[in-house]
Amino acid sequence: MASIPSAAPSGTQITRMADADFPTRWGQFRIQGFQRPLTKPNSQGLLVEEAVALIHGDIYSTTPIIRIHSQCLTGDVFHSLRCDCRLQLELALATIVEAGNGIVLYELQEGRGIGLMAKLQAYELQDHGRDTVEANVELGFKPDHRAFELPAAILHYLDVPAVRLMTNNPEKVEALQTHGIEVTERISAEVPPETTFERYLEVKREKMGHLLTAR
Ligand SMILES: Nc1nc2c(ncn2[C@@H]2O[C@H](COP(=O)(O)OP(=O)(O)OP(=O)(O)O)[C@@H](O)[C@H]2O)c(=O)[nH]1
Ligand SMILES: [Zn+2]
Repeated sequence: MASIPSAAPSGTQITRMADADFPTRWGQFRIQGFQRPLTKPNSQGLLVEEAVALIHGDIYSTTPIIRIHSQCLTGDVFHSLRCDCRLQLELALATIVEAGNGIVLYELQEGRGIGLMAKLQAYELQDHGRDTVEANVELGFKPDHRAFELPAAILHYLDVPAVRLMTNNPEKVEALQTHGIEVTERISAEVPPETTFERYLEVKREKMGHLLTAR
């Protein structure tokens, strides 16, 4: 299929690579693939960044619910209970379908942008007592490598200037606003905690400023 180049208002050149029907257990979506070139290699040495948009309902009828979900192979595919990712993804899909419209922007930023192999090495360090932040730093990474430019550019491309953002991470709200997307409301993405990821949530709350209930 021919790609449709588009310059987002932020100046980020992105390309919509595909647009197809996408039935899911939660309901009917469209799946769209997006790419943007990078001027220098990212933390994984790649010169292109990709993301997928799962679009449900008429996103122009009201301010849509948006979830920016970062790739977590271990959680999203294998249902890992080291983190809350999979449960958050399911919550987002269910909430969007219940609301009638919305978008899950799934960005391929495995391990908060450090990549899969480094994330597994971070797991190993965590097994030896480090928390998620300490493990990233010990491996030579920042605690979080994401900047959320591509999700913002996709929203511009789709002509969605304002969103209700489903997240516990204030940096996502700030990043969208910095890139010209208005966040009219933050919707909690908190899921019932499992003992296996209590510490993971505690570190997000205490070290990364996520808006999570203290236990
Ligand atoms: N580096 C690292 N990344 C992890 C680990 N566990 C999960 N992740 C990644 O964390 C990312 C999700 O980030 P979170 O901090 O859980 O949540 P968030 O997306 O910032 O915030 P919410 O919108 O509230 O979910 C995904 O890319 C996961 O792959 C880990 O142990 N180490
Ligand atoms: Zn995860």
